[in-house]
Amino acid sequence: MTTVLEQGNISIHTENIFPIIKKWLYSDHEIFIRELVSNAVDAISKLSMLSRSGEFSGELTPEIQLQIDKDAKTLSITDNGIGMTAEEIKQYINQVAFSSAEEFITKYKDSTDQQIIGHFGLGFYSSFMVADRVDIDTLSYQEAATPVHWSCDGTTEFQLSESARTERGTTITLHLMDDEQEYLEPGRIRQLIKTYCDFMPVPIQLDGEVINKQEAPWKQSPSSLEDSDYLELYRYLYPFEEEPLLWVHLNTDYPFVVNGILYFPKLKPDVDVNKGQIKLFCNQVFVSENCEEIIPRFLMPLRGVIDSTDIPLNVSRSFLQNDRTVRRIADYIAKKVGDRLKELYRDSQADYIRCWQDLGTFVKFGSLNDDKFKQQVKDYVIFRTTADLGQTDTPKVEVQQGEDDAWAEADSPQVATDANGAFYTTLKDYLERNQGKHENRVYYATDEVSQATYIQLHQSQGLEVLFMDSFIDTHFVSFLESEYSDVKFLRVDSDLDQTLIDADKSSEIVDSATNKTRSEQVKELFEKALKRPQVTIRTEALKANDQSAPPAMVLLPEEIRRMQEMSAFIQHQAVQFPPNHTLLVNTSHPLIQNLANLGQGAIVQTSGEPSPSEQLAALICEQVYDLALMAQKGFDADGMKTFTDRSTTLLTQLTER
Ligand SMILES: Nc1ncnc2c1ncn2[C@@H]1O[C@H](COP(=O)(O)OP(=O)(O)OP(=O)(O)O)[C@@H](O)[C@H]1O
Repeated sequence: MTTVLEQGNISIHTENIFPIIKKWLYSDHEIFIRELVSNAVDAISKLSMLSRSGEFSGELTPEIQLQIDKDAKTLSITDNGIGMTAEEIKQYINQVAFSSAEEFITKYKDSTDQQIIGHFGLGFYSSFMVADRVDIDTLSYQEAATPVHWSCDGTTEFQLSESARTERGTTITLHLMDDEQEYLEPGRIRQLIKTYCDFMPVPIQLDGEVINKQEAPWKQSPSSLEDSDYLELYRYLYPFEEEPLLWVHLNTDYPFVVNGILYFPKLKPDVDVNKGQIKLFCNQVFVSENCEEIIPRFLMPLRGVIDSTDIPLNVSRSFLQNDRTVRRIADYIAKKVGDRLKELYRDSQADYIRCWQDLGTFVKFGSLNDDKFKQQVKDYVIFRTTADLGQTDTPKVEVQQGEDDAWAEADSPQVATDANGAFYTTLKDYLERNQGKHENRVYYATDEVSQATYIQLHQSQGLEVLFMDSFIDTHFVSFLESEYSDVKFLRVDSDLDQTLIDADKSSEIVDSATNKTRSEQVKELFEKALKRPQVTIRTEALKANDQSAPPAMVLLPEEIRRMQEMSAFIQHQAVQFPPNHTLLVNTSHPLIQNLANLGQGAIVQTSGEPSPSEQLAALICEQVYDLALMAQKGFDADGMKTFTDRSTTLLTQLTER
């Protein structure tokens, strides 16, 4: 017969907090397992601390057992930790557990914010979310301790009696409610342990099998880990994802405790920068699937784990965002990420370039959003360039050594390239390198294919073009302009540099019959043929050492194009090709010269109806314009049809001669 040691009332103010818990935490019942297993781990840790300090000399093989009894409808959690005496039960369970639960509920019962991080703080009492009766059987580690049994049905009444338990430790038995029978399914329990308790440092057994991973690499020192350990964790956490590009190991004890490993994933074009993917842990206990309030927004696409006991968890998310420690932790994380990028840039330019496609987006997004981060990484923003930096007369890549600001030449004179052999440069180096040629002007391209003609033209005259072709670059160019206020950023198709124009050819022959220069004749010819007042015709003799200059090019003035891009962005529309643009006709090109001759003949001869050569010249003008548009992707469906129809007409006419 069991001897009832004590029967009594738990002195809490709310008569029955149970219904409130049920109602309020309805969707999160499952967290009881995290709370109870955490208590079990704590009990084991306390015992090993006593063992280390010599206060306990018994055997110590940490272990937690989960047991499901489908007939009795119970789930029990057994640990071989410190155990409790009757006095401790009264103190810790009757007072601490209940009063902290009461405090928690009082604080949040009227709260409309359902987003309390992880519902931490409910502790032992959370078992009443799923059980209508909870039993504790426990035997303290203390010598000659009496085993105790405690039972409570979620009201304020409890019963304390002697227990038959012979082994040190504690068993919590939950008599599951009828609508909580899912916790009798081993599969469900395994899933919950994997979610919440996978990295807890004690083996958790179910049906004779250890079901948690235990090792939390982020708690280990970085020097004890190999690349393969980091990759293994990544694959474990994100099994269906591509390998990460690189990682950052966070580990600090002061002024706050933060451990973690953050991975830079390969960015997918559809990446949602508003959705966090970093898992939040508190002392190896899983808390939340994301840390959106803790990490800076620009680092949201990173993955991995942050584990900190200094992040308040029983608070609302909005409170968390404004918490001073949390803000300092966020700054620390951003700084560590910046340091890692700097380190990679310094130690392995080739790897840095290899990852740049993806890293660049983080860096640029971060620079746009966070001033401190911008300062930290500004010297590591690189751009693919058309320049051949491998040539011996170009300056070698300089690499910053250590923390001081001394610059030294890289050990290896080999300049790193990407897999296609392209070189990369910082803006600072670009400006320095081109000082003599085009001071404070940066030529850039946003699309290598459609701007190929323009890029080639620049290249042929030794002008260096940078590629700013990632989706974030539209914003980044404006940002760079505000940062480098005396530098002009010009897309290759916005205008032409004077070096591309053959100044010698500007003094042209004047036609004695019309008293017009060749350029004026060409301009007139095009204006008449195109009949598009929005298109400005400009004639220039382009330099073409290698015939790379086309007969005509469409130029989109930088400001007009940017305004258009901006309004399309604001209205969430695709960028339309601006109707106001310039057609630059290259009077050096043989085609234009032939056309001028053809047109000139027509102007002299015609009166009234256009002559056949006048008609032909007009058709060719339109064709030249369309070809220039085509190079710029400026065609819509109608334009394409007109172009093919005209091509046919033109070919027919030419073959008739
Ligand atoms: N398995 C156990 N073995 C020994 N002591 C336990 C066990 N479970 C609970 N206790 C004691 O009961 C106390 C109250 O537990 P409870 O889970 O409510 O709060 P907590 O663990 O102190 O904090 P938290 O609210 O963060 O969980 C614990 O501090 C501990 O002293």
